Amino acid sequence: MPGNKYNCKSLHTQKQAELSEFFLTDGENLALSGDEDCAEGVAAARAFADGCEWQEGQPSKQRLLVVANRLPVSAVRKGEDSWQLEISVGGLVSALLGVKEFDARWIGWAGVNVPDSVGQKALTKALAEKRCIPVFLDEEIVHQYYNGYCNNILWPLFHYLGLPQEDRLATTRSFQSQFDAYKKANQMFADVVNEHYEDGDVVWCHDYHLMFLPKCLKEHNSKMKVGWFLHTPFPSSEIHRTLPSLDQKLLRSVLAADLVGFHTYDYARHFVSACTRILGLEGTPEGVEDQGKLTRVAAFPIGIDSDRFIRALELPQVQEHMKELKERFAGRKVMLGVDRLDMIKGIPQKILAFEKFLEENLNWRDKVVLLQIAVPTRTDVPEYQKLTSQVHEIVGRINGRFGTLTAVPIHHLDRSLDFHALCALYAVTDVSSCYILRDGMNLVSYEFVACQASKKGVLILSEFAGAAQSLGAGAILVNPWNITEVAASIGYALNMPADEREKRHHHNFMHVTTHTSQEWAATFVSELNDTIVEAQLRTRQVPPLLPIKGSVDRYFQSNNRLLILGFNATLTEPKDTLGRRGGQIREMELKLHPDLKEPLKKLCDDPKTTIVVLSGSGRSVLDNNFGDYNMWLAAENGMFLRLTKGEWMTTMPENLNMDWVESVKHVFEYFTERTPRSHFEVRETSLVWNYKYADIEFGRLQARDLLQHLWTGPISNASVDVVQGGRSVEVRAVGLTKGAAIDRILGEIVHNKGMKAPIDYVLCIGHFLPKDEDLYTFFEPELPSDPPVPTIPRPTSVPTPVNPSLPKISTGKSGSKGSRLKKQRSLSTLEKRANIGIVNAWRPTLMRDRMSLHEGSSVLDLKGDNYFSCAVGRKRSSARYLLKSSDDIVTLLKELAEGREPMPLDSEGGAMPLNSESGEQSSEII
Ligand SMILES: O=P(O)(O)OC[C@H]1O[C@H](O[C@H]2O[C@H](CO)[C@@H](O)[C@H](O)[C@H]2O)[C@H](O)[C@@H](O)[C@@H]1O
Ligand SMILES: O=c1ccn([C@@H]2O[C@H](COP(=O)(O)OP(=O)(O)O)[C@@H](O)[C@H]2O)c(=O)[nH]1
Repeated sequence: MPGNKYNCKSLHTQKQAELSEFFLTDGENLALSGDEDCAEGVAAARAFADGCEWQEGQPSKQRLLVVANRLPVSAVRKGEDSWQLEISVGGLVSALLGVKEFDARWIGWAGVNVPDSVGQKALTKALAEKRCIPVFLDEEIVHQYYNGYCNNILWPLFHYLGLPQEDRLATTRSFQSQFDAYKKANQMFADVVNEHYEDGDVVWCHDYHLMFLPKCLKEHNSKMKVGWFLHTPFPSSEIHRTLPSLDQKLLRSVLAADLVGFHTYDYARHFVSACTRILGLEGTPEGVEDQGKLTRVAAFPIGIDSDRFIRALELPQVQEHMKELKERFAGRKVMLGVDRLDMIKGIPQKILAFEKFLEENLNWRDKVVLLQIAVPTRTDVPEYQKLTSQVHEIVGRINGRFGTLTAVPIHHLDRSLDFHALCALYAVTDVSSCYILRDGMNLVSYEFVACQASKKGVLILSEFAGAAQSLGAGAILVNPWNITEVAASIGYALNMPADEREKRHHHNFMHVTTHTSQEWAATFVSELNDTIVEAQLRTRQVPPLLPIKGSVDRYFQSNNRLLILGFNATLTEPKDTLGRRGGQIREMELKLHPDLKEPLKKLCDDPKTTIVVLSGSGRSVLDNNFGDYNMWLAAENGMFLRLTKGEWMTTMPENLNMDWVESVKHVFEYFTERTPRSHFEVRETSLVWNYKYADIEFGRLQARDLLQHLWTGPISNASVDVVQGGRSVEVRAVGLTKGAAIDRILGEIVHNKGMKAPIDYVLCIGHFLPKDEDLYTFFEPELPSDPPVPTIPRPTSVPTPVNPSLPKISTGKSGSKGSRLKKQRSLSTLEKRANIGIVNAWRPTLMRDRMSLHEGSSVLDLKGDNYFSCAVGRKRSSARYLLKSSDDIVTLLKELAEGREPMPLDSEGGAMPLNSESGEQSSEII
């Protein structure tokens, strides 16, 4: 059976005894044997199972479903329906055995293939008594998912060892087939979780084996509280992106979790950075945001159950063992390595460094011994098999070279030790050698420290182990690749004076005994609970999704509709479809979404519909994309207006002060030169520095710096607004917002069309900068007491330098037409309620004091509900509704263009209320 060979064959009677206690009394199913005198080890090993006893009479413990690839026990079949359970070994199991605060169940693979239902039933029953629930994976899945995708692809990649060459995987083991098996296995885990999940449970998924699990779980039940913790390093995004084209899916799946945890801040930072750089999402100090959904990301450094080790040292059998070891190695200093026989543990490098030390220090040759416990692991993976032979060869060579008839310098064991033997070994060690190439944390270094209260030995620790962040000050940190440096460190450690050893040990001991595995688990789960509460609060502030059906129905019930559409990220293709090489030049030009061409054409030709594309883009961009349609184009945030049949005219206030342009341009030039793939646009009324194609993190830093330059220099006294976008900085003349412009645009449209009937439907969609969201609120009725909406400031005395030749929109006698439009729109309390989504039929009396068209009727008659403002791809907005992406706009405009029959009116002649199924009141995060 392929699977873990970590400990099964090498368990001692002591471990068996722990298990017989741990797994209580099922004589039928369990075939265990062991000593009676191992109370200490037993107490520790039963920690996980203890949950059920604690439950009696204590109903308040939260249920915790721990989901990990491996159960804390591996099963060995003893008969058709009889199983022996052996405790699994590894950092993850060790740490989670310390989790006692919860009513916990563990879901995972028992490390064995059980094809028959009799065997499955018996094993399920045996495991159930230990609060373990099996996921049955067949041999082929284990081969492709565990040996293949997990241990041959993700494991080396996450530890910076690179990907294997795909042709070495053979045809049946391509990346794709292994990835498919990985997904399938994750779904199998999800199915078992779903089956056992109860409302309120916390589901804690562990490690790189289960990166798909959060998504599978949330798809099944979005209310499930899901946390995911990675026990390995998370590599730099540059490494992560080499995962062939599948990486985005993995990252996205993990992001479905509510809380994502790592051992160190560096790993968390790498993860956020991968999400920002590869997925283009927004990284914040809290985590990663994707359209309003925040996935909390944080560091939760794991610990050990230190008391368990400290107590074990007092046990007579451990003392006895220590005595034997001391006698055995009397007169020699003991160096110790305890590792799974894994490439990441750097065992060959460790042994070579020891060889170099012996080479250079003749006097130490018979005075020091290296004990290396190399626990066999993942023995079905060829790379691990190769490593075993390589290590044997080096050990043999060095022992041959430096050994004598009575002693060898290296004692190498291909097996695991039981807990008490391990504690004794840790306690008699002088120098612990943890020069791992990469390790998520490395609990062995913690365990060594816990057992060194009297000896105060030295820890040599790789700077690439997560533990270096916590034990770095007390340990001697080394680069394991630098064999010369490691050899020198061995000498330094062996010769270290007692007072220095004491100081260093004290520092580490304090850390290990205060940052325990119990505390780690409790912190993670409590953070997960808090995250859910915060997410619920945040959700309430997010506008609901646009009720498509309702908005379409009302469109067809209306006779004079106005559609105001943004361009960038509204009518263009969604950026996700550009893939992660989104920085390429060909994508720099904004292009109308191809699927929108037809519906847009139909809508433009509908005499009852007026369409305005209102964009920050310049005139030529709008000309190129919309020149063939019959619509209004409003370029540069509405500063220029054109009916596509006519000429451009400007809505700009006269004598606009643009003195600041040249000096702002200099600053933009400076930063463009120094920020690869950034660029800037000089528009007629604004300047935009854009870094959306630049390295996102560098771009953000540069933007911050650029703003400082601007504020302290060119714009310190200028009448400008600085508008920060997601990846841009725009400087524009003060007050030139889309909301201010629409006032005048609308006036022009009404005038141009000679409109007789009021506009009775407005759909306004855009991915606007916060400053331009005043467009959404423009159409919201105001309370009489509300302050007036800011309008363009009076033109200054300096004449505007731009396009003096363009025709001006006439502003009429008593101010602009727009100002007059605004004036008549006062709001009753009832209308205000309509703004927050309360269905509101038409009330003619409330429209009485609105501005008149030529014959005295109102320009806007939206009946309270016939106004749909939608922010695209935003999480928070002053729009009434949200849309996820321009794909949704395709759906919406297609429906509008189809031209179906209007929905019937209600008995009073008003529009029917919006459908509740439409999501109008729902606060679902998109
Ligand atoms: O289950 P296996 O394939 O036999 O491997 C054993 C475990 O190895 C890895 O352990 C990691 O977790 C430790 C605790 O957080 C950490 O200290 C260590 O640095 C990691 O390598 C693996 O992540 C586990 O899933 C395996 O069970
Ligand atoms: O003979 C052995 C060797 C190791 N371990 C345990 O295996 C774990 C190894 O965890 P670590 O974080 O150092 O590395 P991992 O193996 O998880 O990568 C530690 O808790 C050790 O006590 C064990 O029980 N018996």
